[in-house]
Amino acid sequence: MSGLPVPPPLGTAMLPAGTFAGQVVAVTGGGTGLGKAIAVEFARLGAAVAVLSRKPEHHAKGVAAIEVVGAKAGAFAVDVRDPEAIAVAFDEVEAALGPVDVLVNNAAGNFPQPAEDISPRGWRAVTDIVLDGTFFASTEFARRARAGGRPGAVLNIAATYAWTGGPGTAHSAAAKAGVVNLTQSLAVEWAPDGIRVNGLAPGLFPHEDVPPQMRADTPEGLASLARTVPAGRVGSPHELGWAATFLCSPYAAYLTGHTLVLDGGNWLRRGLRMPDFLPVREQFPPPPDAKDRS
Ligand SMILES: CCCCC/C=C/C(=O)SCCNC(=O)CCNC(=O)[C@H](O)C(C)(C)COP(=O)(O)OP(=O)(O)OC[C@H]1O[C@@H](n2cnc3c(N)ncnc32)[C@H](O)[C@@H]1OP(=O)(O)O
Ligand SMILES: NC(=O)C1=CN([C@@H]2O[C@H](COP(=O)(O)OP(=O)(O)OC[C@H]3O[C@@H](n4cnc5c(N)ncnc54)[C@H](OP(=O)(O)O)[C@@H]3O)[C@@H](O)[C@H]2O)C=CC1
Repeated sequence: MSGLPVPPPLGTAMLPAGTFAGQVVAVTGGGTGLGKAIAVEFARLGAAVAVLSRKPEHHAKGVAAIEVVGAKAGAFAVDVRDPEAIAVAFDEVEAALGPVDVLVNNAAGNFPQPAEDISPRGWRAVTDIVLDGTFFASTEFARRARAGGRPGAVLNIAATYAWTGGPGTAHSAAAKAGVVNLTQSLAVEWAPDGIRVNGLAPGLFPHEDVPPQMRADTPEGLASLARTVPAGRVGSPHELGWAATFLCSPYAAYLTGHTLVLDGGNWLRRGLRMPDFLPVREQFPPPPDAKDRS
């Protein structure tokens, strides 16, 4: 055995068919990568799914992937940094699909860079999308659910470096740490209203949609990433779909305020003896086309 077993293939059901039948699930950033995989798993289980993000080309990708599994889909233009635009998008989702039962805060921005090189606008872009965007969308969701007397579930996508920090991720890690903390505060505040709030922290899930510095484009690159994980492999996006749907399902009715780590043991591998330390500028050299910000 050279690691943990591989998961069942994409399309294998974990929860009973129809677990989310009649429900509307909104996924921010649901048109690409992991958000798309999560959106598809909800769709497979009977939900109508709304993709909320900025770019029309991502809307089209998300809607196509959801419709392929036979579910109702819609895409709605929104920048999660803008609370008024979020309110408008929720109005549009309600008109097209119905009130939102489950919100997945998955949208994120990120680019690996040494902390002192991150410009103020770069810092704000990442932290505004990740932390402020999660707060704005969650509170809009909760106000509407409470006004309608509806229960609901919020799922916040974090990252394992929320707890550890890490080189090249000062902005993203700080924002994700805020998201984990916010998950706990909102879970306590909203439990009396029947709204559960949980988190899901992925480890390494490379895919074609992340920017070049964050993915592995060759079999060798992928194998080298896999060797860094105790499980001996990187994650498959559909595994996140299973975890996400479980956390938002009635089978997790007593589970709130928790952030589940899905990373093949990667964040726990640290010991007193480690491979040679690599300074941040060697881990993340600027790409050849990098803008000179000096
Ligand atoms: C397998 C490994 C996985 C690793 C873990 C992954 C975790 C993730 O979170 S993956 C998610 C990654 N996905 C994305 O980032 C997609 C969306 N990204 C974006 O939209 C942009 O990258 C954004 C975050 C910068 C936001 O875009 P926008 O608001 O349109 O911002 P601007 O383009 O106007 O830029 C604002 C500011 O940020 C600077 N900047 C942008 N990109 C970079 C970069 N690659 N490196 C350095 N700085 C960057 C940009 O220059 C602007 O600053 P100023 O120049 O000072 O104006
Ligand atoms: N891939 C990985 O290994 C890891 C990913 N994660 C987390 O998983 C989640 C998904 O990431 P992943 O799929 O990999 O990355 P992607 O880059 O594929 O997805 C990011 C999504 O966020 C959307 N988005 C970005 N900015 C905004 C904005 N201002 N308003 C609305 N939507 C926005 C984008 O859509 P659009 O451009 O259309 O707006 C895009 O669909 C993120 O929260 C990420 O931090 C965490 C750890 C590891």
